[in-house]
Amino acid sequence: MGQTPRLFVISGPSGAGKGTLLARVRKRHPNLGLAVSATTREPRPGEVDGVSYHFLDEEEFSRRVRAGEFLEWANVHGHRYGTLKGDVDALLASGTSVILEIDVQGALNVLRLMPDAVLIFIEPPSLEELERRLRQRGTEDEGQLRLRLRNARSELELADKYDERIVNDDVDAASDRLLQIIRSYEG
Ligand SMILES: Nc1nc2c(ncn2[C@@H]2O[C@H](COP(=O)(O)OP(=O)(O)O)[C@@H](O)[C@H]2O)c(=O)[nH]1
Ligand SMILES: Nc1ncnc2c1ncn2[C@@H]1O[C@H](COP(=O)(O)OP(=O)(O)O)[C@@H](O)[C@H]1O
Repeated sequence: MGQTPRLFVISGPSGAGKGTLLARVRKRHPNLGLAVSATTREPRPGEVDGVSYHFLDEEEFSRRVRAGEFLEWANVHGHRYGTLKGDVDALLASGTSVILEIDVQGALNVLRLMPDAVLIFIEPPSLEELERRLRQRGTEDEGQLRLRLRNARSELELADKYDERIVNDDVDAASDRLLQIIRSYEG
């Protein structure tokens, strides 16, 4: 309806609130296509294969890498994650904007391949609050939690490479801002 479909890439440290903000924004903008990534990590309770992620074993992930099925893939927090080219192409061809929720390495790779992509970084208000949120989510064991907090520092250093940054302090304000940014690029 007069809008230009765009490719949006959302990144941010584990626990910053990417999933929370995307779920809220998609309710208010149902035309946004979310590409489902593939991963070798184990599903969390409640995650559905093919909806949250395509959960693949190492062998199947490697087979798809060799078959050239990934637009990009990266090692993140000790597991492999990748964007399936076919999914992104199909969504873009259907004329809707597409969102990829991927890590900083993936985002910069996508930008090289698709220079019109809009990169949006979600920041936590502080590292202390990030830890509190990750602990409260309760989906990671202590080792994974420590690894994710360690990686958060280097991820935050790349935030200035993004077109837009949102501090997810108040969840309503942050989701309003994310929707506003998306609408502004769609024109
Ligand atoms: N490069 C890349 N990163 C991904 C992809 N899918 C997810 N990620 C990233 O992998 C990281 C871990 O994701 P996940 O295990 O779901 O944990 P969460 O960030 O705590 O929700 C996050 O930074 C995701 O954005 C992908 O297809 N490619
Ligand atoms: N603005 C916020 N204030 C307080 N808690 C939040 C906020 N945004 C998200 N959370 C909570 O923090 C945890 C991590 O959020 P999540 O969306 O899973 O992060 P990510 O997808 O970036 O790893 C979840 O338990 C979520 O409910």
